[in-house]
Amino acid sequence: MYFYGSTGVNKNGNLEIGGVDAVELARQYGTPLYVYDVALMRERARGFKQTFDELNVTAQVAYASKAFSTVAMIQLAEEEGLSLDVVSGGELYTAIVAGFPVERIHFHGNNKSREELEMALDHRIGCIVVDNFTELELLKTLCREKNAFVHILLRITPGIEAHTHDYILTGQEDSKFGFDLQNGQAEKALRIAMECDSFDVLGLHCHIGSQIFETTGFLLAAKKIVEKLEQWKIELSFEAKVLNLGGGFGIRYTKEDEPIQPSQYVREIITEVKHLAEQHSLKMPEIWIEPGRSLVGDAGITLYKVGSSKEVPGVRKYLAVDGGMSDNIRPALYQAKYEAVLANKPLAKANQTVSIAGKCCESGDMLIWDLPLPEAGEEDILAVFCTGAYGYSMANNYNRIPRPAVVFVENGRAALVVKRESYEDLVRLDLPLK
Ligand SMILES: Cc1ncc(COP(=O)(O)O)c(C=O)c1O
Ligand SMILES: N[C@@H](CCCC[NH3+])C(=O)O
Repeated sequence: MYFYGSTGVNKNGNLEIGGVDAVELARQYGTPLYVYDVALMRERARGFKQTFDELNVTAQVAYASKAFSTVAMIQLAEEEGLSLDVVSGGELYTAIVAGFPVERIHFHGNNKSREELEMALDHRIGCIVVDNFTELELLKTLCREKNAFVHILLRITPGIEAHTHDYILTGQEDSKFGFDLQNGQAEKALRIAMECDSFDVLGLHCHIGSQIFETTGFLLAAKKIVEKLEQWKIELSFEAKVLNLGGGFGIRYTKEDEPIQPSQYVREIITEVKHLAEQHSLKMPEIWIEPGRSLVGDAGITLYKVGSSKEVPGVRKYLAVDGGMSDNIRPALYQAKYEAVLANKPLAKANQTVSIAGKCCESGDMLIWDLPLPEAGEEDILAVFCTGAYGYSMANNYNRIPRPAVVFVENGRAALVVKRESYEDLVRLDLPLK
């Protein structure tokens, strides 16, 4: 079994996360429960930042809060000196409530509403990543109305096919995101933006996709962008101060995954951009990145209680847990794979293969197919690894299942950072028929 960060086995033979017994956590806070290893999130954040420092490059590492946005998480990102990528009014609101420094917030989204843009302008956030012509015009109008000035990046699609699941690809030409770099849209957007007194066009943004295991796509995107920047320097006297190459750095969910180290992504990208900038006689821009998954993914573990089981003779054994696609939709949505152990006997020899079913009324609500596990039954605690990114943030109330609580653990201490939803919470916004 492969353990991450400060996860291991304690003297009671139980799974331990951040120095806290996972079985005790399940008992105290109930299940399902998202548990985060805070030390590991700090280590990941420092890893990215340190690599930029070592390479002597001015940078911003913006945590893509869509991966996991809660007040405590945003405050942790602030403690670690990260910047913040938000993608909706709700994520921006969470950041504001968390007291995150507004000048380090970057606002994304392919359909920002008037209200969301107004909120961003009113809070004077650091940067708006403009995605399309509609937004460009709307932002111009709002800046004029409010006599506001804003730093912007233009999101471009470089026409890169990264090797990942189709649903999490974003840099290809046929994408709902960004201005196309090849067909003249990006240049047209830049011309419009440069003419507007309310904007400081800092540079360009591109994000080629998510859960990417190699640097080829990033390097190719950087090359296409820098070539364009050279042309724009000559033709438009535009010099980018910032190049944001997005997030998407892959992590290890199962033994089949072999991502490179976060530092290696950064090193290779920087080396290439430095080389390209020199080659094309451009000043080295500030490099911004936006990791989400690689900051929080492997720091999260979900604890479930095992419930019913069903044997289909000669076919398979199903073991059901007290959560499922309502707290982790990734297996249903992307056929995502996970590893798991029994938290109350993590080292026991696996003597059977079981498939872990969720409790939702949906055949596709399967968390893990064909998992080797020791004898397991009611009341055992199943710990599913690597659920820190896009687990809680994509959780839902399908079948009116309340969303689980979230606990942060560090140095032997546990802190509840999101309460478990109650049945009262579920009907809180409902109004009676009359
Ligand atoms: C624009 C943008 N930035 C950053 C991210 C974060 O991606 P990841 O969590 O894979 O690092 C995403 C999600 O794919 C994104 O769309
Ligand atoms: N939510 C996705 C990634 C999409 C990221 C946002 N562009 C996942 O769970 O892998």
